[in-house]
Amino acid sequence: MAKIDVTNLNLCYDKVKVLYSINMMFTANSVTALIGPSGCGKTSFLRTLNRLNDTVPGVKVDGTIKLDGLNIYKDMDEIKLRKKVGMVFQKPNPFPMNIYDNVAYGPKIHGITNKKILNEIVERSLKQAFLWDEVKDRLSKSALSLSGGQQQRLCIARALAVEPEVILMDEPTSALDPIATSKIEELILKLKESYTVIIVTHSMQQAARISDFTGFFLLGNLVEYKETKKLFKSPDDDRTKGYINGIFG
Ligand SMILES: Nc1ncnc2c1ncn2[C@@H]1O[C@H](COP(=O)(O)OP(=O)(O)OP(=O)(O)O)[C@@H](O)[C@H]1O
Repeated sequence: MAKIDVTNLNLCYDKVKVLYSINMMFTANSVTALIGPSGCGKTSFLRTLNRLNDTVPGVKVDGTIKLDGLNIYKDMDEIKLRKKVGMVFQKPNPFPMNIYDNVAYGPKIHGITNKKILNEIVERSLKQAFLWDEVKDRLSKSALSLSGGQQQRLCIARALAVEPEVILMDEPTSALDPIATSKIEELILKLKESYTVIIVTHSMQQAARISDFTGFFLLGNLVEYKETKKLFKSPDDDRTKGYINGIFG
């Protein structure tokens, strides 16, 4: 069964339509890249998967999104959904608090107060995000003292701390240098062993390096969606061909 199944998804902001009848299925333990030129709707689409768009005034979403067979708009509340579907944003956005508290924040919100359990969660999440060795001796220091790449891995650790099943990433490396980028890419490849990862990226090289499936969006339409190797090697649609060959976008 699909981990996430999207059927006939349309999205409007104040009557301006930005997504047109998107049908897309995401398999568990895979990385899917969403690519396409600026403004084609990738982020809007990603944000519907954990209902982040609900907070935008004037937004209208119709169609069906199912997570493990349950309709995310009808069968679960946002809190339960966002525990299962975590998000990492383009710009690292650690909370202005220490490293430990950044990671413990989510579990505390979900009612965990036992210090020993919180310690275990913080250590496990930082290890999963390959950050533990770099920060274990300064957990009480401000998260804002970390480098950009470390901050982004901290944000990933924060997302992992509530044990999600799906991780959405919106251009998670666009603010990072090549070394920090390659660390995050390695991490994403490791994460797919346990999670379903969906990543918006402007880098076709990145999509080719880390994803199993790629969807190409254009003007709010999903033009082509298939295995990454096939999409880059033998795209069916001329618009995909044009985009990956740099003719537009
Ligand atoms: N909150 C909003 N209110 C109104 N319009 C919006 C809002 N967010 C996005 N849009 C519009 O929706 C369209 C799709 O934007 P979106 O950010 O989803 O595209 P994108 O493919 O992720 O772009 P980029 O690659 O530049 O981040 C754009 O025309 C954008 O201006």
